[in-house]
Amino acid sequence: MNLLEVKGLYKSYSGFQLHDITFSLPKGYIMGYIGQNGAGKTTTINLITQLSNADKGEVRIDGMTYAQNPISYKEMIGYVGDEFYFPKEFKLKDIRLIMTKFFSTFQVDKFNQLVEEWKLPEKKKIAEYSRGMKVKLMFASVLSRDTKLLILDEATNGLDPVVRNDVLKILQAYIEDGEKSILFSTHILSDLEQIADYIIFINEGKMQFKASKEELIDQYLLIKGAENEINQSLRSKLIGKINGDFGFEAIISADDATEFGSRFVYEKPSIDQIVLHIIKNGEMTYAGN
Ligand SMILES: Nc1ncnc2c1ncn2[C@@H]1O[C@H](COP(=O)(O)OP(=O)(O)OP(=O)(O)O)[C@@H](O)[C@H]1O
Repeated sequence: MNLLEVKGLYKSYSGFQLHDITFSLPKGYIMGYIGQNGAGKTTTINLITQLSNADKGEVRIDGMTYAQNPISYKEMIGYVGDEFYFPKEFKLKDIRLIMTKFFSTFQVDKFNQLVEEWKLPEKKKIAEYSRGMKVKLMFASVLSRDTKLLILDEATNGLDPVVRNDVLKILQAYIEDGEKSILFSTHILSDLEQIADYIIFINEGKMQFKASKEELIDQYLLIKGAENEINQSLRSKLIGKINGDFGFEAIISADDATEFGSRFVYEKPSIDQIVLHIIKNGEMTYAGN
């Protein structure tokens, strides 16, 4: 059963078009939404959260469109971005008030429990919080509501490894009951390596690939070797070749490994390496297409 269904989304700005974004995210799973700066990630997220209207296309959360029931639709979404959205002069008591006023499902007990667990200071103004504290506060406020879809837009930016790890644990706990899902846009691909089930890669407003993380990693091999060992036929199979002092590095489709033979060194690539070489290739070759 899909929690999020995105069908044929289009949005045009001067000099940019988001083109036919279509995907679905099943309940209980985490999807990484990745792409270079300006690829259209935030634009897609804004269309899902209804911060802006699509030119064309449809979004359903748990089967419901925004038009069917705007309040229920918004209640289902928890959003954490890289910018803090509460006023900086607020203290925790003000956030309790505003959340209670705006969200019918806000549970103050749950909020207090998270705030205590994460040692967020009661008396300090938000302006005096560290970046990690602010991120945890945003998570505390969304996790205290009865949401079904958590949308993260660069939410783990600028966090130290310990806090980032805490946040990743929070995300894993969020989907544990198999009823909720997470759409996670980030440039920190090692985070996705750790927790994402599916990856979507967009470039210049168009989807380049969608695949499960395992599919993606199984599909490719990282290959290293000496330049003079590659003939014309092998060269055409290298994706995003990078030359270094000690030879070249690229990725290849795992199916091509036997043709390359034992003169080369092979490694299992990380998501980061796959994306880097695909981008380097320019033509966005994806073995799954
Ligand atoms: N409100 C807007 N008005 C005009 N152009 C916009 C607007 N919002 C986004 N754009 C343009 O849409 C394109 C995609 O922007 P978007 O913020 O979706 O990229 P992104 O993938 O989230 O990038 P980043 O990784 O840098 O955050 C950019 O060219 C941007 O200038």
